[in-house]
Amino acid sequence: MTGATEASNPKMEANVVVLGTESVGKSALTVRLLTRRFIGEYGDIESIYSHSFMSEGKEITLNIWDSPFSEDLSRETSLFHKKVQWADGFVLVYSICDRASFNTASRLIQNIRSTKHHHGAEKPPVVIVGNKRDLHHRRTVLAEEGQLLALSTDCLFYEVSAAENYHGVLSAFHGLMDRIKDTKLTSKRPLRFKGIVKSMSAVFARRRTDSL
Ligand SMILES: Nc1nc2c(ncn2[C@@H]2O[C@H](COP(=O)(O)OP(=O)(O)OP(=O)(O)O)[C@@H](O)[C@H]2O)c(=O)[nH]1
Repeated sequence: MTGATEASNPKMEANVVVLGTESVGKSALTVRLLTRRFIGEYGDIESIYSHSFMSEGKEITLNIWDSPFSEDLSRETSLFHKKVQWADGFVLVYSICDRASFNTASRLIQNIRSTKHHHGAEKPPVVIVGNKRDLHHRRTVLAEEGQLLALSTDCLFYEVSAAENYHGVLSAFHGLMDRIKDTKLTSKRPLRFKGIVKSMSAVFARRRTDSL
């Protein structure tokens, strides 16, 4: 995107995929961002949501794809592969009380990095989010381990509680958006949100809860 194009177009959209193993709080984080609320139970929802906010006089829209975890990370036909092609950035969630979810987050970063993108971006921005910070008495992953993983993989890192703190969640998503903005300014990737959401809905039979 050139400076002239950017000046004449005060709106910007980006696609974000939320990833992580079962029950780490992917839906809780997404719903917190969208509604500011924590509702406790979320079900297995596969959906793309949209969240708009103003940043430096620009309207930014995040299209957020939240889905249950799938082990199928390899084949080109897999849902994981489709997500990587669709995404401008990732929110990679683990639970600070679940060591296995942290190990999987680390593996997911390697998989994201090693999947070739159609649009040529070498390193899509990733924010690593250690969730359930309110359960610190059950912690099995130190904050320093999350920080170290982020440093070694050039990711952002936040520890948050979807249950107790809206602002931490907001910072994590907005921090990712800032990184995506930087990437898009140097990328030739066209923005094509509406068409993609339509086709994704058709392919994956999008479901939404009425309560959102
Ligand atoms: N204490 C606490 N519980 C949380 C937090 N975030 C989510 N939970 C709980 O963790 C459970 C799983 O949350 P979900 O948001 O459904 O997790 P998910 O990663 O979307 O799960 P799947 O869709 O099954 O992959 C629910 O019982 C939530 O209430 C948090 O920050 N603190």
